[in-house]
Amino acid sequence: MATTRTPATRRAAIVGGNRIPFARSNSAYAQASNQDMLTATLDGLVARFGLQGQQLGEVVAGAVLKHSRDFNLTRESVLGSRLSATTPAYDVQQACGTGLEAAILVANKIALGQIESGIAGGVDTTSDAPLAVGDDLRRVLISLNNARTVQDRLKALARIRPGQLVPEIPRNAEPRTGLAMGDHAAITAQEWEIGREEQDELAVRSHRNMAAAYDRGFFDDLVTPYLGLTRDNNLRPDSSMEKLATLEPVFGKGEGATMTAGNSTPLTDGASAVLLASDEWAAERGLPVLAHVVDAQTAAVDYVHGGEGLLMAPVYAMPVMLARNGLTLQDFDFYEIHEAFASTVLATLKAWEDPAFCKEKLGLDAPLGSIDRSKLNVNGSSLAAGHPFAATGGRIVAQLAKMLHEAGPGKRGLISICAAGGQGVVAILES
Ligand SMILES: CC(=O)SCCNC(=O)CCNC(=O)[C@H](O)C(C)(C)COP(=O)(O)OP(=O)(O)OC[C@H]1O[C@@H](n2cnc3c(N)ncnc32)[C@H](O)[C@@H]1OP(=O)(O)O
Repeated sequence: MATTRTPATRRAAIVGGNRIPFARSNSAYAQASNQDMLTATLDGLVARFGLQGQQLGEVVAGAVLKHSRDFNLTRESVLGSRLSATTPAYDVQQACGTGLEAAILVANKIALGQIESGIAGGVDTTSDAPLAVGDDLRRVLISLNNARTVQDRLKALARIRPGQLVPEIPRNAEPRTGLAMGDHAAITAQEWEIGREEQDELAVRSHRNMAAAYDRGFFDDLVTPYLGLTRDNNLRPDSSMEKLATLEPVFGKGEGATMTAGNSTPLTDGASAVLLASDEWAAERGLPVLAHVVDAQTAAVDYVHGGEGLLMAPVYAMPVMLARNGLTLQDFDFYEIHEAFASTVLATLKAWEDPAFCKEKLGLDAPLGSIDRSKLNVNGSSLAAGHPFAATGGRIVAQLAKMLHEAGPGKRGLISICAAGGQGVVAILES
């Protein structure tokens, strides 16, 4: 009898990334669909790495907000792109962790030898958000569609009530609590006593770092112009503490409310994609290897019953991944912590520094400790770029891989992304 294969593992290589400039909701991409943006982003990657007509192992991407017509948005985007139509493709969705989760999935398949190459990505638009009708009207419309006789049609139409005609607009809120993610983050900010000034400082730094990175050409091979944009239109190089101090709180309640439009991510449209491969596949095509995917970990918290803050799951994922790799939180050259809200980044860092929290909640003998803040989000993050939910992971993976490559061999970077639903994804990349 033939023996089955026990796969050896290898590290997946990150060849490079591409994204379109991110656009604030209802601005430059108001008329673009998720499929338009993801297809353009894939084609940018095709152009950058000479993938015209090529069949890749898989393309894995997703969107948090999807129209029902986009039941396999990724496959449709591949069919619309210049990749070979024989490239398998499918959607994944892990809220704001989608792009990173897609990269982990592709990387793991490469690591196991199941595929040699693949693209991971994500896209989202809040400008073209799917509107739904309520359950009652939907049932009427389905029976109307199925009606065979004029009588049946009239019967179905007679069941329609004016109140049913109001569409259901997707809310940026947690279904189980009804609270906006910003309001959840505000509760955590108050629990961890995160001040307004430190949040604003983080926001100003993000804008300045990203603007400087654009100016020195860092994004030239990461961002492809699209629909008239060459840079993220949320980016404010002139961001200042003085201006941010004038903004009124938009999340949280009362005197302690500190979260404003300036230290929160805006609703954003955009797409990103990352090309991953085995070292051999890249070498055969003369393509670069910027970094490798080392490991990843997810976690979830019970924010529904008050067990933990909605966006604090990465705090729990981190020690598990560090322990598995024999690393400490300080063993990294770069930290990419998704800036959903400035307060979330600061609460995350504070939790890792807190001896009581690390002992009681994470079961650690000693706290994970502080990081060198000069290594945090050095080329800007979501507060500056904006945050098209599912596209943020791909932005971060491509950005970090390039930073590691520029820094030279043997450098290590950490990614931490909080996600709706009380989930989080963390990952390690190495050059
Ligand atoms: C896991 C996760 O990632 S969770 C995160 C998921 N994402 C979210 O929840 C999105 C959260 N964001 C939002 O809901 C919205 O963007 C809000 C509520 C924060 C703000 O919405 P809006 O009020 O429409 O913001 P808007 O863009 O108009 O900004 C308000 C003001 O702040 C100003 N502003 C915003 N950012 C800055 C800045 N960096 N510097 C200076 N001014 C700024 C704007 O210019 C505007 O001023 P104006 O009224 O004088 O024009």
